[in-house]
Amino acid sequence: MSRPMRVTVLGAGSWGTTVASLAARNADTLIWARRASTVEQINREHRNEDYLKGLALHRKLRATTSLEEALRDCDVLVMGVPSHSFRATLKQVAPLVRPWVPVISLAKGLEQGTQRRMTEIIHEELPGHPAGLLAGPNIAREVLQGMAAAAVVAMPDETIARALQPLFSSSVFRVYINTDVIGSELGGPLKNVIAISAGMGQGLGVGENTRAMVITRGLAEITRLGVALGGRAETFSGLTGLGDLLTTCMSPLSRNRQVGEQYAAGKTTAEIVASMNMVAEGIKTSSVVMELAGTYGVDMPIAREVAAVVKGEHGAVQAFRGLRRLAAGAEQESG
Ligand SMILES: NC(=O)C1=CN([C@@H]2O[C@H](COP(=O)(O)OP(=O)(O)OC[C@H]3O[C@@H](n4cnc5c(N)ncnc54)[C@H](OP(=O)(O)O)[C@@H]3O)[C@@H](O)[C@H]2O)C=CC1
Ligand SMILES: O=C(CO)COP(=O)(O)O
Repeated sequence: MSRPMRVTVLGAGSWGTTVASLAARNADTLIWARRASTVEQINREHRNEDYLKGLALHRKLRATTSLEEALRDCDVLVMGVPSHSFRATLKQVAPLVRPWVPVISLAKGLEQGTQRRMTEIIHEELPGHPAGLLAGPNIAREVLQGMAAAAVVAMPDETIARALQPLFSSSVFRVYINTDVIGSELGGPLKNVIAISAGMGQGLGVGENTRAMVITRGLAEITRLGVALGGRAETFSGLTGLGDLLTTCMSPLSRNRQVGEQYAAGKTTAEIVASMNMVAEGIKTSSVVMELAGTYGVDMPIAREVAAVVKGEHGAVQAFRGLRRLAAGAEQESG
């Protein structure tokens, strides 16, 4: 007798839990969390109060602290842990998951030290598994509340992408597909860095014209680096590029934007990280982005200012002064 499709989500933070709740509408879905209290709350109360306060999860979603149980009958694996614990989690997964299972990353970061994208890490740690991602302008709270949104499943193989599309879709969550994995995967980490700059601007009260400049010139930087790394230019004007950049720079719910506001208030990176119970990937990603920009000879003035603020080399005010000093060339060129 055939059993229903099993989706396993690893990592029960804001986004892992939200995606698991979406998938639970369409498939048998199990989420793995490392804390027993989280698992108990999801199973008994259908909530995850630490990350999604006051919101109800799909009643069919089940949770476990056992990685063995989570992976036993897994048909599709969704990685909801942040980029800094992505490889370590996959190493634990490797002996437990069946060989052909597709792996979908939710993480919007780049690995420190190696500068790898998450799907590259999947290929290294789980060779032979189809690897892709789900990304787009998707603030978790809004998606879980049923506010309409759209995302992209990016896989190199269009047939697999089409097979995965309905697992996450609902009448208010529209899932597109894209075979440009590199371009789709770079939009998220890169927009997180630009969103820190937008947050600094917000905190400093620089005005809407300046914010529009940061977003538009930020997209130019993202596209330049993304294309240099092998992404398709048109992908960066889609949901995973411009779409995600807009939502993250504009929403007060964005953690990366909030980080920028904290810098504007004079806080240091250590103080900001210590005060947060959630991840803001842009903090760590900023230095990785500058390494890549150096290697590929790509000019990224906004990201450079963010990286300098993160490292404590100067403050938010100086970062915006730095941006004002830039010479403006032709719009399609650097700067
Ligand atoms: N939140 C959002 O709106 C969106 C987030 N993303 C991306 O999704 C990824 C996850 O973010 P998000 O869910 O928001 O993060 P949160 O900060 O909300 O939660 C992080 C989760 O990861 C778990 N975790 C961290 N390290 C480990 C580890 N070593 N082993 C097991 N579990 C671990 C945490 O567990 P514990 O609770 O035990 O600490 C927690 O459940 C990020 O890359 C983010 O950029 C993408 C789209 C939207
Ligand atoms: O990626 C996100 C929205 O698409 C979430 O952004 P933050 O991590 O800044 O909250």
